[in-house]
Amino acid sequence: MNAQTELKMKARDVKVFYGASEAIKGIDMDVAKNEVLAFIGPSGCGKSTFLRCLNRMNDTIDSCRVTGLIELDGQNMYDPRLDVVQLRAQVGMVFQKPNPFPKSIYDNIAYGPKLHGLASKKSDLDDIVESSLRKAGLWNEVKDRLAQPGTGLSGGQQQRLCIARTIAVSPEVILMDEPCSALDPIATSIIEELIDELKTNFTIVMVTHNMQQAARVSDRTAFFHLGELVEVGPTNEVFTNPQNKRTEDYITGRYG
Ligand SMILES: Nc1ncnc2c1ncn2[C@@H]1O[C@H](COP(=O)(O)OP(=O)(O)OP(=O)(O)O)[C@@H](O)[C@H]1O
Repeated sequence: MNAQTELKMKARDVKVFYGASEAIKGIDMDVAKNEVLAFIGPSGCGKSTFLRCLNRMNDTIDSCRVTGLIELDGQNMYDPRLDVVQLRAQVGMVFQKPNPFPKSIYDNIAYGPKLHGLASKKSDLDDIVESSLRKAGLWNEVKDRLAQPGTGLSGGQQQRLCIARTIAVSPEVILMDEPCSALDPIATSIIEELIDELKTNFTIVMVTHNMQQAARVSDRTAFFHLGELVEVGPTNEVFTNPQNKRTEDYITGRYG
């Protein structure tokens, strides 16, 4: 991060344990406002575990314990007084496999704003549904069938519906855990273009197995290995001039 960028999230000495096993070994990381930050690294290195720390999703795993500091806009995200539901609206998450609710397209989007009391009138809710679907690049494809089930859409459309659902509660940060891994190349490129547009309004942190994808969509890339953050920097530098031998070995395909 350079001096001009505004800090959105800050992690210091974050460790994650599953029972006695230490999956994340003391990570420090800054996330800048309106950047796309990609996490790469071999399977099992802790990318998803660390991503889940950023909206306290690990709270839902019984054996999991998180220590260290994580702040969002200077506020400790692990403050026990914090409303976790509210927090997960501020830091939304899109998963690997599209997981629309078994509801209509409209209700998939309207559910969150209703829960959080973001719309008092039906017309306000209609506006949120339309603007969220527009931001997710799905409006034109679904505007005439909002009452139909979300599960009836194609995989790529379902993933954009899930992104629209996340956007609908006005998050500041969107976490994406391999958002394209279940999609074909065309749907993937649509989501990649969308990520590029979304960073105007949101900060995006994504896990990807696909190094080309990290290179295409992210501003900065973080390379994880064995629970450590080995290196983080501007994506073009990490890929063309990695500072660490382990990063170089990974991106040149020597392991992973
Ligand atoms: N719910 C869990 N219970 C116990 N151990 C877990 C759990 N989830 C992850 N782990 C362990 O934590 C370590 C990090 O896993 P994690 O899924 O975060 O890695 P990853 O880099 O995202 O992997 P992948 O790329 O394969 O998704 C691994 O050793 C994994 O086995």
